Amino acid sequence: MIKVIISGFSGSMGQKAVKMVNDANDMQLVAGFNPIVKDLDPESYGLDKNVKIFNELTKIDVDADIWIDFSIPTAVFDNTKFAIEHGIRPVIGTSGMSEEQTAELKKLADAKHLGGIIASNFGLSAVLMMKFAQVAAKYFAESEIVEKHHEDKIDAPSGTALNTARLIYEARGHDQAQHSSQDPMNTRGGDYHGTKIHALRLPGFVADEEVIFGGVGETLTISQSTTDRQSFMTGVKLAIHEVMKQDQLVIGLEQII
Ligand SMILES: NC(=O)C1=CN([C@@H]2O[C@H](COP(=O)(O)OP(=O)(O)OC[C@H]3O[C@@H](n4cnc5c(N)ncnc54)[C@H](OP(=O)(O)O)[C@@H]3O)[C@@H](O)[C@H]2O)C=CC1
Ligand SMILES: O=C(O)C1=N[C@H](C(=O)O)C[C@H](O)C1
Repeated sequence: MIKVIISGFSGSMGQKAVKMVNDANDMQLVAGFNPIVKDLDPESYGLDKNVKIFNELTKIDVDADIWIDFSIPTAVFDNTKFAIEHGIRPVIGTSGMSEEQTAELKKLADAKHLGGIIASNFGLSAVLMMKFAQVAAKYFAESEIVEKHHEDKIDAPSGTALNTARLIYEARGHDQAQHSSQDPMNTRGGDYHGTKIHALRLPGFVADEEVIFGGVGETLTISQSTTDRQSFMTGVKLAIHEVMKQDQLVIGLEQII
């Protein structure tokens, strides 16, 4: 049995993860972590009576193999560091970590030969979109990203948009050329090594992204649309099985599928 802790178990993604683990015949949910809500009714969150709930990292005393994290951008670094330091393999979906934080966690896990993953997106359509964008980046010198999310998303740009921009930059091996513009209202978006990122937050969306490549007389648009958060669970399950075999921290589901 793979023993699992879920950080952020009461949130939208945390609840999907609770169900996925409960339904898996080779996994056991041993604990949930949430420092905000105290005295919650475990049953109403799909937790079996044997599942322990912790409100403080330092109080966590259960034996576990996997730390699933769908919490908040300001907490994910400390949560992941805790998991690695305690030999619990991290499967991290929470967005908002800086490249420096990710690199520090990778160094820590790799030094302990501990498997784990930080994935900006566990959805197949998004992972394939990123792979296709990497290929297109070799042929098109210029691109921009438009990401669209629900109105409750805390961070911008999305982890997926940032990871897409990083993969494009790596594929090209240099910054994208800039065009000068007069833009007193800052309408040209954020910038990652020359790739502009535009973030929309509106009711009606779950998570969508378009990567638009422009060349002389033609454009190429690679787009994906997430309509149900359940779509992320196939990737989470696959990642759990994969990191049990790994001895390092993998950055991106696109590295293992
Ligand atoms: N990689 C991927 O494929 C995906 C990643 N995500 C990312 O996952 C994260 C969570 O998304 P979502 O479920 O929609 O958000 P929610 O706001 O629904 O859930 C976040 C949960 O984290 C809890 N929480 C708050 N502080 C902490 C903490 N310090 N440690 C642990 N838990 C905490 C919140 O508790 P409370 O409600 O009590 O405040 C809440 O239950 C986001 O960063 C999002 O971008 C989302 C979808 C897919
Ligand atoms: O907050 C979300 O909803 C999502 N967050 C992730 C991100 O920041 O890319 C993954 C997906 O886009 C959904």
